Amino acid sequence: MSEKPAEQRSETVLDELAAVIADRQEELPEDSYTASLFTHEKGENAVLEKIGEESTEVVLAAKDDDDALVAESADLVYHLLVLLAMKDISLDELRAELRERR
Ligand SMILES: N=c1c2ncn([C@@H]3O[C@H](COP(=O)(O)OP(=O)(O)OP(=O)(O)O)[C@@H](O)[C@H]3O)c2ncn1[C@@H]1O[C@H](COP(=O)(O)O)[C@@H](O)[C@H]1O
Repeated sequence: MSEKPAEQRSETVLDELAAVIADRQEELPEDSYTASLFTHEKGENAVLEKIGEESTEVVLAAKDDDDALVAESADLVYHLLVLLAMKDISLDELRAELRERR
């Protein structure tokens, strides 16, 4: 059985996204939405509020729109990765937690 190409493996895209988020956190480019979350006047509450909003959007989409559910889930995962970066928690720590539950 052949392995999926790298760009189709979910762990790879999550690692790549986490790496981009880490770059934005370090470099804080002015035109970056991600950077704006790290520098927001509300502090971490900005991303916490987004996680609350995106969670609600996931729940609503789950009721009747699978395409929207995928899109809203991606928004939620992205904002969760930003929060983990803010807290200096790596994707490996999340993976370890999930593995422990198997
Ligand atoms: N995955 C994402 C991603 N998902 C969602 N979002 C942003 O999250 C926001 C979601 O907010 P909403 O759904 O409420 O939509 P909105 O009304 O436009 O947002 P607000 O005005 O309420 O902030 C939008 O601005 C989206 O653009 C993301 N922004 C960035 N990324 C990734 O981060 C990388 C770096 O992006 P920049 O930081 O913009 O360079 C990108 O290449 C992407 O891979």
